Amino acid sequence: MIEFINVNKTYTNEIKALKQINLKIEQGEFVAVIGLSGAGKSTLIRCINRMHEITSGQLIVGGMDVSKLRGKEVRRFRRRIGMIFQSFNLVTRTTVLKNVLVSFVPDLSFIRKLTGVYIKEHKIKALTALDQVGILDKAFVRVDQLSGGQQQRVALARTLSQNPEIILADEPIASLDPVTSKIVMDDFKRINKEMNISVIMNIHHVEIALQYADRIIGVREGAIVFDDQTAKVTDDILDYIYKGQTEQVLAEIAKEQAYV
Ligand SMILES: Nc1ncnc2c1ncn2[C@@H]1O[C@H](COP(=O)(O)OP(=O)(O)OP(=O)(O)O)[C@@H](O)[C@H]1O
Repeated sequence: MIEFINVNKTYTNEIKALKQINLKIEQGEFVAVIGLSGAGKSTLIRCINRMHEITSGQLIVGGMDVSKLRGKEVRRFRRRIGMIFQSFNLVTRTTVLKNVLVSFVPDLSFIRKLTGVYIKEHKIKALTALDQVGILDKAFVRVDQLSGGQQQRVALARTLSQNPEIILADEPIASLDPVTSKIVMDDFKRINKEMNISVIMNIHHVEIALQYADRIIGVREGAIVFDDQTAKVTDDILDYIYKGQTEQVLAEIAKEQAYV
């Protein structure tokens, strides 16, 4: 379980990105975090694996107080939590398999790290993960020869090879076309349901969030303004979560015009 207790996050520039967040996410939930740009969605997600440090409050993941972890404990903890980014974060000039195997580097002996020779068990785990996302046949293909959707599946396989309990996904389909987005979202859903891995996703496509997630968390100006089952989301609720969007767009247009 993930639990936020009165969590606040203020960046060094004084921006209060999270304000008094209280939240519980049970193992196996599929949660979409929605809201305007700058609302605090990424910050919320990235605090869970300590990519960002919280300023106050408590964040408990799997019974552990995340802020109290030190050094090796943080690294061990992070390996239980997969992270998927919009930009895939792959080494494109090498093969799919090597990109997945990279996740085992911390487990290798010094010599194996130097020589890049992985043990059989790691290779089996990597190939199994590629099979789980349907791209086993691409194992020896260079990543730069794959489509965006296939590359995101490689990133997903790399995460899966670590047997994570939780996958945090920060805008995973933002750079994909609608058809490919659907394939990747279907992967997330399948992994979530079949492997009981919690998925917490920051997503701009509201209609896709409503289609795939079991639960929607609406964030506005650093606060949670909606948190319930997806079926409870109405147009009025969406208006409320995205309140101020028109003003924001107008302000951006005015700012751009000022430069012209
Ligand atoms: N590293 C940082 N340093 C300072 N301020 C930051 C940093 N990261 C985010 N912020 C600010 O914190 C607030 C929340 O940002 P965050 O990226 O969490 O929003 P978001 O809802 O994910 O936005 P988007 O959808 O555009 O990615 C914004 O005002 C942003 O400018």
